[in-house]
Amino acid sequence: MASLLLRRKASPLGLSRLLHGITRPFSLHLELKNGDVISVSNLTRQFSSSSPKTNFDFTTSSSTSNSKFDFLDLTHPHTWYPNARRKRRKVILHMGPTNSGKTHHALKRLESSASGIYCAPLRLLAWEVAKRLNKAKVPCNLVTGQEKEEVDGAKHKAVTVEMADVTASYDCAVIDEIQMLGCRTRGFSFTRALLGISADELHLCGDAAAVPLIQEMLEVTGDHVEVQLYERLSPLVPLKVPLGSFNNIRTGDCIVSFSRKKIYQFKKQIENGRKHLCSVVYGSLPPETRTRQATRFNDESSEFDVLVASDAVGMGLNLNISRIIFSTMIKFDGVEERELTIPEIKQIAGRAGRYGSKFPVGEVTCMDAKFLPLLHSSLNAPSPTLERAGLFPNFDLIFTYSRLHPKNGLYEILEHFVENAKLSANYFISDCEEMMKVAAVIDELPLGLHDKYLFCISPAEMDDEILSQGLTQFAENYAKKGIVRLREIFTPGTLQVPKSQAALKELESIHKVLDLYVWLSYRLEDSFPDRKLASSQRAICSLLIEEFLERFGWQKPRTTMLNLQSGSTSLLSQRIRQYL
Ligand SMILES: Nc1ncnc2c1ncn2[C@@H]1O[C@H](COP(=O)(O)OP(=O)(O)OP(=O)(O)O)[C@@H](O)[C@H]1O
Ligand SMILES: [Mg+2]
Repeated sequence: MASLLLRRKASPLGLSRLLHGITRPFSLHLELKNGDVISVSNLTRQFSSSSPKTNFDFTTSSSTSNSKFDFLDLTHPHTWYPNARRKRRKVILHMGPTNSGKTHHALKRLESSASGIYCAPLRLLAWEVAKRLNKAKVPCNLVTGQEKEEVDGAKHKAVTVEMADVTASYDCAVIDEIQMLGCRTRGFSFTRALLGISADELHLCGDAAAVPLIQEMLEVTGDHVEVQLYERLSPLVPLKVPLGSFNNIRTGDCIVSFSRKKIYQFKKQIENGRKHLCSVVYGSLPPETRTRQATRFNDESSEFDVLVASDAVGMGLNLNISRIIFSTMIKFDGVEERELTIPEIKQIAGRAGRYGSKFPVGEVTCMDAKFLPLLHSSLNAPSPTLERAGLFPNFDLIFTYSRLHPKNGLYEILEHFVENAKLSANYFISDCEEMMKVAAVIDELPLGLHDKYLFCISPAEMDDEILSQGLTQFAENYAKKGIVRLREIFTPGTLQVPKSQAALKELESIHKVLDLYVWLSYRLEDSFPDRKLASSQRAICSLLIEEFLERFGWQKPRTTMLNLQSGSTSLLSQRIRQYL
């Protein structure tokens, strides 16, 4: 590996995109088993690199101070958010299929409000909405885990749902793709936003399958709930015949595959026919690369008129797709090979024929006839009702619990919560397996609980060996010296256009390591001082990845070692110079 100087192999671990609001100083309002509320107030934490120093001031609102707290009792999550509970919120559910104008209507309301927040499931959507509001002359900040762009006079912000602020108060708030409440790993962030955002009006956009659950969750909050149902704005036609062969591909088609290898194989096969060029979109591509690939596909004057994509295409990008073609209906979901679910099929298929695009009617089919029955039956079936929403204890609960069990590491604390938390019927405890994989590594280091927790909720995919090593080294250097210089593990100027699929994958991982550095720099500013360098190198990574994508196909990829000092005049070098 050219540019990451990694010292040792870390254990194979997985993805974590979990985030809770962390407030300091903070107060807790804990409900005792007997129903009394205990206020634990004026708690302050002074964070140092080694251990959090904490002052407690426990005060009880009744004479029951001898009662034993049950920190594992998560049956009243709505009480965790006193700001939101001070309001009787007007909650409007915009529910319907894809491409029915749900987000559009919610955003119209947001634009006309004096202050507001838009919560997106993905960075791409947060970017798009910030752009839309600013264009409409509504100054709007952008806040995601990895970027903060402030606009003068902004009273609005577009955020990724994990960054939703539950301490501020807004006139209007929007949570998009609210059915993600049911997501095994990220559902709890949607629950937190739903229960915790303090807004006069709260707009929820998503699949109607989430309506009964949301109504039940909000019964205890006293909010006023109303439901608006939407119909698709343009028709979606399931075809009776499969595509059969790539010879039948035409402009505006999007081939869906769930394997990265297949995506590149299909791109090559289609481009070898000499009629079409393909843009590609899949999850591990940098988000800015995904956006640029989508823009090129949408651009009528571009030669790239076909899209080859994974299910990353199902959400967050505005695409001019005429026809969706499922290359398969089987997907490996990290645990097993399984058929796509009804909501997944609908979400992906629904991307064809976007309202207002050049294709007023969407079509959908499969590569192989054997999948047509599943496609047709799924599109006709209602999505199964969502039964439960994700929930996870926030840092304050974990922290307070840890004071009672000082010998336990974060791994043991998390494990204990997962195994013993008490939940009401509408909730499930979020899958924190990936967080625990990080905790297993981080617990070995002399770090305070808050620092450990931060590493655990960082965007680390511990199954990605390079990223897992990057995270481990950042944490080790931070524990040892309290300051992490990027150059200790990364040599700027050594990045190059990948020669092979393997090199491309490696560059994608390096991009994620740099992204992780930027993420940490927003939370531990003094200890990760090289944000600017990390951001510019990250931008170079995505440009090099795009260069690979341009060359891949019927042109054989050439290799260019970027010599940025020698005054190379290539277009790529010129674009890269912008970041230096
Ligand atoms: N009333 C309208 N006037 C103009 N454009 C509209 C209107 N309603 C929707 N659109 C446009 O149609 C497209 C689809 O709308 P929108 O994104 O709101 O759908 P959605 O139901 O949120 O879809 P998804 O479930 O895929 O997120 C968008 O490009 C949007 O700007
Ligand atoms: Mg939408």
